[in-house]
Amino acid sequence: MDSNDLFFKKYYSSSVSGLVKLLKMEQEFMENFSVYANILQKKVDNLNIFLDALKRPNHNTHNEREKFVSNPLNAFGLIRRLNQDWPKWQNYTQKQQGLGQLNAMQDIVSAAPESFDMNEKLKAMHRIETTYDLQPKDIAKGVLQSTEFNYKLTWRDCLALAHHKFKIGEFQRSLLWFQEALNINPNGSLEIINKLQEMQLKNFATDVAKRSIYLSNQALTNETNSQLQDAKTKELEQLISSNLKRWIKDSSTTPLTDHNIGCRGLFPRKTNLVCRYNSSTNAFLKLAPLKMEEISRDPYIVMFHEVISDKEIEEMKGDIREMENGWTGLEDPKEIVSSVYWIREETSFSKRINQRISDMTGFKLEEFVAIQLANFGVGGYFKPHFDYYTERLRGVDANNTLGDRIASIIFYAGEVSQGGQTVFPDLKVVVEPKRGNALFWFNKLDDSSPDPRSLHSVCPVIVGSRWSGDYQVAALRSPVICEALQPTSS
Ligand SMILES: O=C(O)CCC(=O)C(=O)O
Ligand SMILES: [Fe+2]
Repeated sequence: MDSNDLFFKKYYSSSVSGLVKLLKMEQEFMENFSVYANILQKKVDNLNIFLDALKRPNHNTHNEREKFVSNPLNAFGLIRRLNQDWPKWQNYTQKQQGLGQLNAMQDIVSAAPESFDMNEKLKAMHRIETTYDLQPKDIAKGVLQSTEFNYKLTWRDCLALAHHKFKIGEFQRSLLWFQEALNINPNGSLEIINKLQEMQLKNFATDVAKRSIYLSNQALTNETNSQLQDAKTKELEQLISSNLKRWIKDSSTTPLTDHNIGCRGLFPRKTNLVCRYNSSTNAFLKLAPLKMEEISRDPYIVMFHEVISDKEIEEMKGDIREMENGWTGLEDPKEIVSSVYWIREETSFSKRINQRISDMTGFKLEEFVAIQLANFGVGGYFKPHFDYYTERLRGVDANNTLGDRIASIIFYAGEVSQGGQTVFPDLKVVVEPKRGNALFWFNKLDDSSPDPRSLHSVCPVIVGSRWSGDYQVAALRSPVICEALQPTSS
């Protein structure tokens, strides 16, 4: 993929707002489709009326025919029908109908998601499945973690997922998805088997065997290789099942990184933290004290509860015009995981939020700093990264627009019921992205050197539309902030 494409092309899969556009498109398509089907149905109805009108007793022999046309009424009727009715019906059959709908449908299809979007969504589904260790059989019937939804996957959905797993070498999961497709539609097995054949059973078996051999630290000998090449279908099936059994036993398919452990909610609980109302920073807070929750003392991470109202969130979103692609990872291939919009000019909203941050942290903002609004797609996430301006970042962000952030503030502005937590893998800390709250943390130590413990990531969103206002706290350079925010004994 050309990197220009990645930056400028509009994709639907990366944000819930993009997906909403697709849902509207699908509805519009269906409306045209159904009008078109009705038009065609009407035509078929009319053709049947004509056919009914033509119905008359059969005249099988020459004598019967001769007798029939010897009657003046029949003779007249025959000539009139052939001369007047036939051309009319002929004309009718050839008349193109529903052209308006066909053209509209063509326009909609030309704006439909391309294979990039399709592939990103497959990756997103895979990310959700592996990060949270969900089972294909549960996903297929609408059980995500312990929540059961009314939505189910179709067997074609399962087949697409099975094919994707196969392509990325996740053979065990591929097989489980094939099984799901068959469970849902045992009658469609022919198409499913065709798919397997299209992927070539032999290749599938070879890859499974190679993978098992690789995992058991044995080299793939020429002998094994030639056995595989010569195997018959039955032997291949046996090979697949015996290797899969061994493979499932020998290996855990998902690497258990600290990010994944955090996303699964498996970090040990922290108990020594307090919540308090900060009403000391300034006069404003004496009137409207803030509920602060200390997430970590060292390094200091704090959650401000209920600092942005629903009305302000709507106001913030109201400023949005065209969104850009948001991506994660600095190394190629970069992944588009969200749609973003930068509030760069000062608006009445941004002024108010600046003031709020100043009230929360006790700081005067020296200058206005851009806010990045992000809307994640389902499965959208952020790889573990630092927010400070590293050497690595310099390469992709020469103008330092990503900021040399002494601290970061994330305003949570979406409804996320599952997934989408902010994780600090090294600190074993995980934070729920609760709408209205803001998370604050330092990226640098007091001597302004980078604090590697500020490494953070975002778990794949399972259910919800994750909106965040990501504040570039470059202006908070003054070290006084550390005093203002350091924990005090309570
Ligand atoms: O949205 C979040 O929780 C974190 C986002 C983030 O890490 C970033 O934008 O740098
Ligand atoms: Fe970040």
